[in-house]
Amino acid sequence: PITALIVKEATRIGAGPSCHDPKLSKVNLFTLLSLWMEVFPRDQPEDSERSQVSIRGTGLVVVHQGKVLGLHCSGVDLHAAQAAIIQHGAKLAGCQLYFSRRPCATCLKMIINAGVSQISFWPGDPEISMLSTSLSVMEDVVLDAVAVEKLKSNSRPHICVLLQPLAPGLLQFVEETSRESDFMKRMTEDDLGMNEQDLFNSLMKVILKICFLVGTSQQHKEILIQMGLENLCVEPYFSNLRNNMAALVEILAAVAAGLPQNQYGFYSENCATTPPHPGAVSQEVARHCIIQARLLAYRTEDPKVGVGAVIWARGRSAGCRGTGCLDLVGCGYNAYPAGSEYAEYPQMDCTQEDRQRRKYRYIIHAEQNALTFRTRDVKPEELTMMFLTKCPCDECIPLIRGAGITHIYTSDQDRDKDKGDISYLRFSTLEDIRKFVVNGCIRKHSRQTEQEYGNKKLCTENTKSLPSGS
Ligand SMILES: O=c1ccn([C@H]2C[C@H](O)[C@@H](COP(=O)(O)OP(=O)(O)OP(=O)(O)O)O2)c(=O)[nH]1
Repeated sequence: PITALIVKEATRIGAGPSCHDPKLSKVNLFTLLSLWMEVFPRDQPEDSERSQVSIRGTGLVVVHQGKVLGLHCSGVDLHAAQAAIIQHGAKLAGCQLYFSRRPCATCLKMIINAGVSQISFWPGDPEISMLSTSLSVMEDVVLDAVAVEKLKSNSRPHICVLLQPLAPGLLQFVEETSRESDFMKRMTEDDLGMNEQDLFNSLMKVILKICFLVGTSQQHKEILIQMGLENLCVEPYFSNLRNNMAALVEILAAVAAGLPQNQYGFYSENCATTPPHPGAVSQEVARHCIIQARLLAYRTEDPKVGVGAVIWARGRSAGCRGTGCLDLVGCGYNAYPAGSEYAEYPQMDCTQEDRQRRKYRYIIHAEQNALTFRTRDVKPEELTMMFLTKCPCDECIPLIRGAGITHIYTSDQDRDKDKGDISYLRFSTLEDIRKFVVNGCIRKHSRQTEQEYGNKKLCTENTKSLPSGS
């Protein structure tokens, strides 16, 4: 299953029965989402040539009252923070911003001015890179660093590094559940000679190479000192910081390794009443968004199954943003009603005897939270795509249709099952929403065209060839 975060496993590795840890803290979830946004698949390379200074692509998560309001990344011309300013304007007042790099002075002055309440950044190489060895850019790097320090010391928002140690057992739990993802299962089923663990480890290594971490301790300390964070260079803080950073990057690598790129993909299902329709996004973008949903699922309050949902809309203009035509509509995970105490509600599942104490009438589904706390409306003229870690249930299908979602990307997990308290029968008969389901190996069947594969069609459209707004 794509995200059966089976917390029975978690119980085995240490969490007590009334507590469903290990789970991701909100701070770490937002930080991980910001790192993942930094590597959002872009149509065009960033335009860093106009400036001598080496500007690094940056990811940004905008949070308002604990809910994600925006997911952004730098693109041609616009830095991530600028994209957020353009999109949210004065709605940024009171928001918390999570950056994958310390933002440059040009961005910082605008977001401070917008009245955000807090800015947290990943304490690696900043947006204006300090890892460059070129003397010609050093002057600009130093000028930017000085300006950032001045803005920081005079600013009202709290500018800080927010990282939390992982819950005990979380990394092991994430690795176990990621290794069991639909994508991994299909790969090992198709290729029996393949050693799942070796494959998973090698995929993780590829992702770990993305330079979220500063190579050596010495280099890292130099960067921290230049960023005015010399207090973090003192032991034991420095070692703790590096360990926390490395552990978070490993979580991200494990989640992403569960969905190997370009190997297994989403197939579009035939639909009797609607004409063939191209995929709304490329396989690469679909995979990226499902990984976002999987990260969200690790914050579930369900003692057994975590589900994550992310909704993106494809609007008219790309606007030089890293996300191209895509705008976040909302995201969520399954949890008990906002503001309630976890222990207030029943937590039993279908396999347990006492029906009175089952969770189903109390828990809010990932799709329900994503729609309730959406940051913008679903517009009829746009394609609106929901990325889900698990097949949507019959309680959610009318909500998804009613909201005007046009595409669902998901897995076959629990599909066509009726478990009594919860059923998954309506998804298969759903005809007015395009369905893309994890299935089959792209390499084996087709990589370039939308080609028939049984009753499934592979979504292979390349983002580069997408006409905007069609
Ligand atoms: O579209 C859906 C369907 C379910 N859920 C959540 C609600 C609930 O928290 C959990 C139920 O999962 P499942 O159907 O797997 O039931 P279970 O009884 O927990 O597990 P099992 O698979 O053993 O029956 O998933 C969603 O968020 N969205």
